[in-house]
Parts: sequence; C-alpha cells; structure tokens
Amino acid sequence: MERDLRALARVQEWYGPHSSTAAEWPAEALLPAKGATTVSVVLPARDEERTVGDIVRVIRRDLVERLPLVDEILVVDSNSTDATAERAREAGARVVAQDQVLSHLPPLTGKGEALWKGLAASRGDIVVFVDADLRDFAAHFVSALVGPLLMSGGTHFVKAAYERPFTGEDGVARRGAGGRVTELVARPMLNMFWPELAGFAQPLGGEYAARREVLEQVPFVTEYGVEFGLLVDLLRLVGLDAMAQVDLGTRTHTHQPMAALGRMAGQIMLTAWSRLERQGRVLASEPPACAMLQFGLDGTDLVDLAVAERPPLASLVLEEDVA
Ligand SMILES: O=c1ccn([C@@H]2O[C@H](COP(=O)(O)OP(=O)(O)O[C@H]3O[C@H](CO)[C@@H](O)[C@H](O)[C@H]3O)[C@@H](O)[C@H]2O)c(=O)[nH]1
Ligand SMILES: O=C(O)[C@H](O)COP(=O)(O)O
Repeated sequence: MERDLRALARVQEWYGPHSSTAAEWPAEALLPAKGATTVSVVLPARDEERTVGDIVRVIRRDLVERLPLVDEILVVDSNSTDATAERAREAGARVVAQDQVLSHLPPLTGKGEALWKGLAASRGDIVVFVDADLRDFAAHFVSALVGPLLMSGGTHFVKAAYERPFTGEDGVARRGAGGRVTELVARPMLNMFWPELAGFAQPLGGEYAARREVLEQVPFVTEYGVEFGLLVDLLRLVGLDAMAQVDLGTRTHTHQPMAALGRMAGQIMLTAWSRLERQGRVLASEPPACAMLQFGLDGTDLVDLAVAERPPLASLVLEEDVA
C-alpha cells in the first residue's frame, strides 16, 4: 500500500508541470522557437481512403502553407487495397509503400511496422505520428504536440489526451464510451506494472510526437502493441519528466469490431509480458500462448496474437554502416 501511495504521489507531482491543453500551444507562437528544427508528420494508413485525404489537406493548408511549422507529410501505405495512396498523394503528402522502405529486410505486418518504416523514411528532427482514420481532424492535433518539444529542451516525448466518444451504428455519439481496449486492458496493466505511466489518459492513442533521436533508440512492436511498448520503453530511456501530455479536446475515429479489439487486446498483453520479462520482473518457465480461440456469430476462429519487434532504428543504421 505504501508503495502504491508513493507511485500515486509521483504521478501527481508529474501531472501538473507536464500536462497542458492545446490552447496553450497556438501554432503561430511556436514558429520563433522552431528555428532550424525540422518537423515530419507520419500517418500510418491501411485502407483509409475515406479520411486520409482530409487530414493531409488540413495539415498542408494550416501548418505548411499558412504557417511553416511542418516540413514533411509522409503517409505510409500499409498494404492498402483501396485508394489510400492516391487520396493521400492528391492531398499533397509524400507516400511510401510500407514494404518498399528498407526493402532488403523481410517485410512484417501491422501498425507498428508502418510506424517504424515511417520513422525510417522520414527526415524531421521531430516526428509526429497521427492516425489516418481520424474524423473531424484539426491542425492543433499536430501543432499542440510539437509545442512542448519546441519550447522545452528537456521534453522528448509528448502524448495526446482527449475525450473519446463511441459512435454506434445508430450514429449517436456517446461521450466517454470510446477507447474500450484502453480502459479494459491498457490502463489497468499500466497501473499495475508501470504506475508512473498512470497519468497518461490515452496510452493507446495514435497521436504523439517525439524527438527522432529518442525514437531511433527504442524497438517498435509490429502490430497494435506498438504504443504500449513505446510508452514503457521510453519511460526507461528518458524518464517520466521528459514525457508530457497535451489535451487535444475530442477524438473521433473509425471503431473496429469486437473480435478485432480482442486481438488488439491480446497483442497488447503480449507486449506487456515481453517488457515485464525483459525488465526481469517475471520469471517464465515457458512463454505465453499466442493462439486465441474467438467465438463469433458465424462460428469459432483460432487467431494468432503473436507480435514481432523491429530493433531500434539507430542500431540498424550502425550495423549497415559497418557492413
Ligand atoms: O496494419 C495496419 C493497421 C493499422 N494501420 C493504421 O494505424 C492507424 C490506427 O489503426 P486502427 O486500426 O484505426 O486502430 P484503433 O482501433 O483506432 O486502435 C487504437 O489503439 C491501437 C493500439 O494501441 C493504436 O495503435 C491506435 O493508434 C489507436 O487508435 C490507422 O491509421 C490505420 O490505418 C496501419 O497502418 N497498418
Ligand atoms: O484505444 C482503444 O481502446 C481502441 O482503439 C478501441 O477504441 P474504441 O472503443 O473507441 O473503438
């Protein structure tokens, strides 16, 4: 109990100075601090033809043309079968095909792979990740995340917080009802094992920014464990006081069906397990099973939850320099 109270006190001590709202970071006020620092926005996108174009257009209009805050907009086409790449290109993004980046490596799959390839293919000193399925996107989703990095040299990683409504098939948005995996899996596990991270309201959210030099020093889990893995690994690398959170308001996105969220939850649990093992906090006589039986209306399905991992990009560059 005493340990729990100490952890809570640490989170409270962090929260005040490291949490802010988007209104505190107006884009025009950031420009003088930008100087020669370059900013890339990277959007991982698999079958997002309905939303990716609008997001790219807003970033281009507000943060490239009106105010020169963003230097590069990169969409990683994650093996889409729809017109994602065309829509992104028309809107003004540079588009790379996930498997064509570092194409000498055997391709892996999933969101984490798209992010890692996006990091490899982009050039900015600051990298902002934004999901490509957001609705009602506005430019402060990018500028407010960049704010603390430009204004404070000691900040290395900035994660978004927001209210997440759930919009059902009836089209009605229910406030606070979104983020089911966040609430049922990610936050309970963080509170149990990495309580210092308990102050991050949306640990799974896809919007965050960091300095390239730190992103290149951590591994990327390939599937949906990527955000959980990054938080835990960055905590180790840079410490809580180099991490910050900005409230962006409300986030609406495309909801996945329950079975897909079950797989996501499994991938996040396996990611947590790998970090507990790596940090010497569990001793396993055998690894967890990666197969999960799912029951749907049309019968059962045996799904594979296994996640792979890409090494820190910096280690790869070193290896390739030596080779
Ligand atoms: O193989 C993939 C899968 C997804 N995506 C893209 O990644 C983003 C987020 O994926 P999505 O399937 O919409 O995830 P959510 O259901 O919204 O999951 C939430 O929780 C995940 C687990 O932490 C996070 O990765 C997400 O960013 C977060 O929004 C979208 O732009 C996708 O197009 C890819 O690029 N490749
Ligand atoms: O972050 C999450 O928990 C998942 O993306 C699910 O979100 P949803 O419940 O809003 O679909």
